[in-house]
Amino acid sequence: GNNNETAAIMFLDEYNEQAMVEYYKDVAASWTYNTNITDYNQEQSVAASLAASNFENGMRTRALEFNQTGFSENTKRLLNKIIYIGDAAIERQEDLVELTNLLAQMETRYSTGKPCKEDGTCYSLEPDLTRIMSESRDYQELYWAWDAWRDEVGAPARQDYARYVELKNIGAQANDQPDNGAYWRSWYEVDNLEEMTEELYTQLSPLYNNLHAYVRRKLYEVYGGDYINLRGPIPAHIFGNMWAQSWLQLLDLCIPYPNKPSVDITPVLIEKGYTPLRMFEVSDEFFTSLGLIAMPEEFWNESMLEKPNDGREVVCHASAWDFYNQKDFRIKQCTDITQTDFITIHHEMGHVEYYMQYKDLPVPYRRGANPGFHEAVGDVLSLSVSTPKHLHSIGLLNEVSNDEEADLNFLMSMALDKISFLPFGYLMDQYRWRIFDGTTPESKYTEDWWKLRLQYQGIIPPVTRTEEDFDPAAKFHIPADVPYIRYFISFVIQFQFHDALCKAAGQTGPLHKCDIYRSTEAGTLLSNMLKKGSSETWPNAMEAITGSRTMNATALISYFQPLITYLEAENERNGDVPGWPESYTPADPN
Ligand SMILES: O=C(CCC(O)(O)[C@H](Cc1ccccc1)NC(=O)c1ccccc1)N[C@@H](Cc1c[nH]c2ccccc12)C(=O)O
Ligand SMILES: [Zn+2]
Repeated sequence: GNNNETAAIMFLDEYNEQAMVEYYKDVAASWTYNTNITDYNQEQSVAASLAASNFENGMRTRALEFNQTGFSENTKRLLNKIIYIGDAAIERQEDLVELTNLLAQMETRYSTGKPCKEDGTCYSLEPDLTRIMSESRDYQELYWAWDAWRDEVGAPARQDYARYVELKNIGAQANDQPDNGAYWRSWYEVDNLEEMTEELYTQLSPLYNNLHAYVRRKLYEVYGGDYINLRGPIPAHIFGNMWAQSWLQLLDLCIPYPNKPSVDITPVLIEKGYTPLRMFEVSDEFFTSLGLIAMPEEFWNESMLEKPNDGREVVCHASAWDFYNQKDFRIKQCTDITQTDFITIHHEMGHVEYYMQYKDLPVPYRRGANPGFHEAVGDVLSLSVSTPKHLHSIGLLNEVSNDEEADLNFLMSMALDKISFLPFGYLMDQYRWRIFDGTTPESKYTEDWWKLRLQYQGIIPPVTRTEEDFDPAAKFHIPADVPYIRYFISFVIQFQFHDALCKAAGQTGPLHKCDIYRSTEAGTLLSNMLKKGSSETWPNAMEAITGSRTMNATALISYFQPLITYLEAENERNGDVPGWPESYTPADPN
C-alpha cells in the first residue's frame, strides 16, 4: 500500500474538510427529527445518516490503502479512527438500511410513548410519569406508572431489539471485533475494561449495600411488611425514579436530621420563579467563573431548552449537540423546574464545554479522551454547585447551617443520587455485553435482566415478569443504542477530577465541602485536558489532571466517608444487615 506519509497527511486534510460538511448535514437532519418527530423528518434523518455512513465508508476504503509502517503515531491514530467507524463499515447496504430504520423506529416508539388510563387521560414520560414517580407515595399508583410505561415502550420493542442485536454484531465484525460489546469496549483502548470496572464495583458495593439497607428500613416504615421484607430485595417502583437509578426523591424519608435547613432547591426554584432559560444561565455563569468558554450566541438562539407546547412530538431525553462546523453547539432538554433537572443542565453543559474546547482539532479527535470523560465534565462542576454553601450564595437555599448534622444531610442527598446509581450504571452494559456475545439468548432477555437487577441493585419487579415483557427497552439508552458503562466510569472519575481541581483551587478541608467557583486555576487544569479531545489515550488525560494514570474509587469513598460511618451505625442500631439474602414476593399491587 502507499507508504508515503505526506500523501496520508494530505488525505487527512481532505478528510477533515469533507467530514465537517457531511457531518453537519447529518447532525442538522437529526436535530430536525429530534425536535419535531414526523414521518417525513424521520425519513430525512435516516437518509442523512445513510449518506454520512456512505461518506465514512468511502473514506475508510481510502484510509486502508496506506501502509502505515514508519508513519508517526499521530498519523496512525488519525487513520485508524477513520478505519474503525462502527456500523458504517457494514458491507451489505441492505443491512445498513435495515439497521438505520430500526434505530429510528425504536427511538420514535420510546420518545412518543404515552400510556393512557381508561378515562382517556394519557401520560408522557416527561414530565407526567416522571412527576408521578418522584412525588407519589401510593404503592398502587406508582405501580400503574411503572407498569404502563413498560407495556407501552418495553414489550413492543422486543422483536426490533433482537434484530438490532444481529445487525450490530455484523457491524462489529466489519470493525475486526467479535461482537458489538467488544466494539463498544474498544473505545477505551485497554484490553481489560471488564476487569477494571468489576474491580471498581467490588470496592464500591459495600457503600451501596449500606445505603440499600438504610433506605429499605425507611421504605418499610412507609409501605409496611406486606410489601417490604427487611432481609430481602426491594420492589423496583418505589424509589422515586422510573428505573430506580436515582433515589434523590426519597430524601425526605432518608434525611438524618430533619430539623436542619433543607438542602432541596426544587421549592426555591419554583418560589423564585426560575425558568429553564434562567437555570441554564446560572449554569453558564459557573463555567465562565472558572475561565471556561461561555455558551455562544447560536447556542442561546437555536437550543431547545424546554418541551414545546405547540403539540410537536420531540425526543425529550436530554442531549448535547456538536454540528461539527466549529460554531453551532446546542442542548435539547425538556427542562422541568426541579433540582434533578438543574443538575442535568450542568451535565449537558459539560458536554458542550468539551465540544468547544476541542472544536479546532481534526474531526476524528473531537471526542472525549474516553466516553466516560465526556460524561464526567458537567458532573464535576455539579459537585461544587451542589454544596449548600454554593447554593446559598446564589440564592437557591434560603438558609444553611455549618455543622456535622447539616453535613450528613447534604451527604445523604448526594449519596441518593451518586451511590444509588452505581449498580445501575454498572449492570446496564453487563446486560448488553452478554446479549451481544451470545451468553444471553433472546429466550432469556427478561430472566437475565432481572437476575442482574437483583444481584447488583437488590431490587425485584413489583409483579412477576415474563418473556413477553422487555423492561430494558423502557430505559432510553437501550432502544437509542447508547452505551452506558460510560456513566459508571464517570461517577468514579468525577470524584478524582473534583479532588484534583479542589487542590488546584487551593481548597483544603473535606472534599464534600469543596467549591471551585471562580477558580481559574481549576478551570485551566480542566480546560488543558479538554483541549486534548481524543488525540491522546485517556491515561495521559487522566494524568494531566490528577497525576494518576488509573481510574480508582479512593476519591469517591473519601468524599462519602462521614456518611458511610453514619449508615453503618444506623444499620447496626436498627439491626439491619446489608444485603438481600431472602427472596420473597411482595403483595400484589392490583
Ligand atoms: O442519559 C443521561 C444524560 C443524557 C446524555 O447527556 O448523556 C446524552 C445521552 C445521549 C447520547 C446519544 C444520543 C442521545 C442522547 N449524551 C450526550 O448528549 C452526549 C454528548 C456528547 C458526547 C456523548 C454523549 N444521563 C444518564 C445517567 C446520568 C448522568 N448524570 C446523572 C445524574 C443522576 C442520575 C443519572 C445520571 C441517565 O439519565 O440515565
Ligand atoms: Zn451525558
